[in-house]
Amino acid sequence: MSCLSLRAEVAASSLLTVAYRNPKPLHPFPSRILCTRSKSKCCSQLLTYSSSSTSTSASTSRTFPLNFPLTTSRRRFTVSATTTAPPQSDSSDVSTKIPPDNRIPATIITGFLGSGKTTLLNHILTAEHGKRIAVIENEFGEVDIDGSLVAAQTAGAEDIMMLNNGCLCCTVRGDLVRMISELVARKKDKFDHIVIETTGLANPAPIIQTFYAEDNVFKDVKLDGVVTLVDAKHVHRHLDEVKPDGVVNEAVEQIAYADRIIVNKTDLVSESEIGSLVQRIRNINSLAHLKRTEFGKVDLDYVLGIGGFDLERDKFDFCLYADHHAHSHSHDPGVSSVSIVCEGSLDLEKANIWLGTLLLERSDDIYRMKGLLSVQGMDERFVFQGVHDLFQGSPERLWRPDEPRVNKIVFIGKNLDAQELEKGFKACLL
Ligand SMILES: Nc1nc2c(ncn2[C@@H]2O[C@H](COP(=O)(O)OP(=O)(O)OP(=O)(O)O)[C@@H](O)[C@H]2O)c(=O)[nH]1
Repeated sequence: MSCLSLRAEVAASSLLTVAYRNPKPLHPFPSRILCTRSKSKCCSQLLTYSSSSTSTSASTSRTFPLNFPLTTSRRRFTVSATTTAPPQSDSSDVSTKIPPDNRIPATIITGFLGSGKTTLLNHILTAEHGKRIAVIENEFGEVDIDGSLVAAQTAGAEDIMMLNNGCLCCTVRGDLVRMISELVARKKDKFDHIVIETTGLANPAPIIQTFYAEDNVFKDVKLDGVVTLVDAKHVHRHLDEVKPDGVVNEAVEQIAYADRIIVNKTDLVSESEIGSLVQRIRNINSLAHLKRTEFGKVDLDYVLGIGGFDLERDKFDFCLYADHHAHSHSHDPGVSSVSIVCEGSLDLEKANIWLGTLLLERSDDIYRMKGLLSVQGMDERFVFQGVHDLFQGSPERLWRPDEPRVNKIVFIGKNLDAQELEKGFKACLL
């Protein structure tokens, strides 16, 4: 078996490392809330390990935060291959190293107020898909209007739970954790998928991080993807809204964190308006798939079972919807995508230092990243993805003999300097 070991050598200035299949569950560091990371320079949090837990059905690589003193640490992106690689075959059909993840998938449906989240949810719940879905609805206020709308229309939901006393991304995050834990404890065998509808004003980041930071959630539930509804008629005014310093523009954030974007209400705008909106969305997020719809009518496999956070082979989804040069030209409150595509192989040590330093200095601003790398001396493609300072990486399938070794990375975040990122990355090439 080929394997990579990922170790966080905290004391010894090593940081970013990648593990694969540790025979024991690893819990050397306490899991912590990640999104509220202090800006203080005394400590930072990071990274990831992989484990094959014997105590749960989950057998998966885990993104994991670490604490380490900044003053004595540098981060390193270390991949050490103890390889007794599988017999090389010229076919690409080499077994994936990442074990299947059998945890219950959860989908976050987000989008600004009135964009069509409940309409999509009803579409999901009333469609024929054979899945048993548990729904968690988050609404402001005491009256669960959306909840009754959904409940009235559907026989498809196993369970609809309401979170009415605040917004998931802030005050009721603890409730979300409790709710998911309860759902799993009481009804694990009664549903196959959890769908969470956020309020229209939610920032998805803390909700995403809940799935990694909370052990009670992480062990049974995995984040499948973030689906963002965009109101084709009204979204520009929300995207344009200038917020006070330090306050996020939720409409922009919801697009930035999406794995799937649904440009909804296309019946209310012209073709050219849709075209320019799509361009604007692409500038914010060049990673997400995008579809145009009326009344949220999409195929269900577009929104469920998408593996947006998976590194597993056949699920790792890495399409670029931007041209292949580093650029960043979004006008939306400093949030944009930068894509880097270039041939060659990376010096691991340099890449490690570059990426580690970048995350150390800029992880607050780097919302999402995904990459597929060609590393010198490694026969497999190395894939990774991250959300702020959470980072998860693993070797994937073998490079095919006739396949150009092309590196691809996309960053989505705030105030990204495309030229600087490209320069830094290219300096790691041999
Ligand atoms: N014309 C038009 N109306 C739509 C479309 N999709 C949804 N609507 C309507 O838009 C309104 C808002 O839709 P919802 O699904 O409730 O939107 P939401 O995002 O859940 O709204 P909040 O929960 O308030 O954030 C409803 O009256 C829907 O019927 C569409 O594609 N075209």
